[in-house]
Amino acid sequence: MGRYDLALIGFGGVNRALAELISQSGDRLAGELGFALRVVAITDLRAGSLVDTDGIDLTPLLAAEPGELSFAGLAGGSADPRNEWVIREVPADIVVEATFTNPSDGEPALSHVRWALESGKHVCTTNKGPVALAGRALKRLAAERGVSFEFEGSVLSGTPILRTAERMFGGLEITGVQSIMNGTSNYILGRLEVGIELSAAIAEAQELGYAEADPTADIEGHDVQLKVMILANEVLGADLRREDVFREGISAITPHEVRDAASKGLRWKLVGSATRHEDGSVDARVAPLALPADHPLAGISGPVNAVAFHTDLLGTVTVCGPGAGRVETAYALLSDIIAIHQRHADDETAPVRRVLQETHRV
Ligand SMILES: NC(=O)c1ccc[n+]([C@@H]2O[C@H](COP(=O)([O-])OP(=O)(O)OC[C@H]3O[C@@H](n4cnc5c(N)ncnc54)[C@H](O)[C@@H]3O)[C@@H](O)[C@H]2O)c1
Ligand SMILES: N[C@@H](CCO)C(=O)O
Repeated sequence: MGRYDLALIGFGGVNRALAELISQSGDRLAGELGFALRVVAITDLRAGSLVDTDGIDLTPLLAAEPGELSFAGLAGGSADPRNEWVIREVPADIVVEATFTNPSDGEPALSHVRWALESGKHVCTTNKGPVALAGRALKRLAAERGVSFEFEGSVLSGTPILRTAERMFGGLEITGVQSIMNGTSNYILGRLEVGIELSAAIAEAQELGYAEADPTADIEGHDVQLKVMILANEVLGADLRREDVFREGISAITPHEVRDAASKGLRWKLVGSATRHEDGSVDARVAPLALPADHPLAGISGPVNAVAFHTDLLGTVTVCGPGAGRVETAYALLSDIIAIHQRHADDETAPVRRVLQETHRV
């Protein structure tokens, strides 16, 4: 059986959940998917770096409390993350980038992705920064190097919204999108509706693993701004920059306003939208809206997200599903790895073929 060797960059909620999935369900997945997964390197700002090209034993790492994990002192371990060295030099097939999203310039994740692609490694990431701010250039670089750059989890977590649009909407003209794309703010608005204070609702979203490292990004709409850019660029053929997308978050909405709206049958939602005009230009914005009960997005609650696609032949098609969560987002990474396998399994140099050939020689 073939195998992909992974380098995990960032070992927080999402990449730990992927490691758990591999550790607990790797055999079942290998039987189903036809390839095995092995982690050969991990780097993290707090834990350091760990490399074992024969495969890292994940069990003791996953047993440790996340805040207490340190790779220093382990064989192949160091207190220093050594990101560039690990990404460029360790012989991994796929680099899995899940450090924090930086909405300003995408760093350091943008460099991580670039280093990996330059080194001829496939990349999958849940990090919105590199995709929104440099997606075109990174896709070009990936194509030049003959590798894949996959980022399904950057929008709607594990819900396959980008692949659904890319693969299932052939022949349709998509004229615009309206969406709820931030699980944290949607969860918080629901909690305000039932009388929970804003600070307590934010703490709950953090505990549940939905919030960004700095939850301001969720509350003030930066996160949705990046996601609208990704969706508009991928689905509407736009080339938006951050300054092109108007942004307003939910911080000015009071609990009283939320409850008052609910008593009138309205629900406040943080809505990201993009519209393509006849001349091909695309407008995009993020702003809170009080939606009437019959709006397709009004009933979307908690960390669930949804995108309503406006199309010429089908009218509005709404796709909804988890928009945040560690396990849900780890699934997005698995779906990216499957996509890489489907695209490259027949390449002469693909890991799966290589391992099969090596096994055959042995
Ligand atoms: N959690 C979700 O629901 C979710 C959903 C979709 C997308 N995402 C995105 O996925 C990424 C990871 O999310 P998470 O919930 O795991 O975040 P997290 O904050 O739990 O983990 C991020 C990890 O990256 C590490 N890190 C930060 N800077 C680093 C650096 N320079 N080098 C190495 N490691 C570094 C941190 O120490 C931390 O352990 C983020 O970009 C987030 O926006 C998260
Ligand atoms: N913080 C983000 C994670 C998913 O990108 C959210 O709440 O939607």
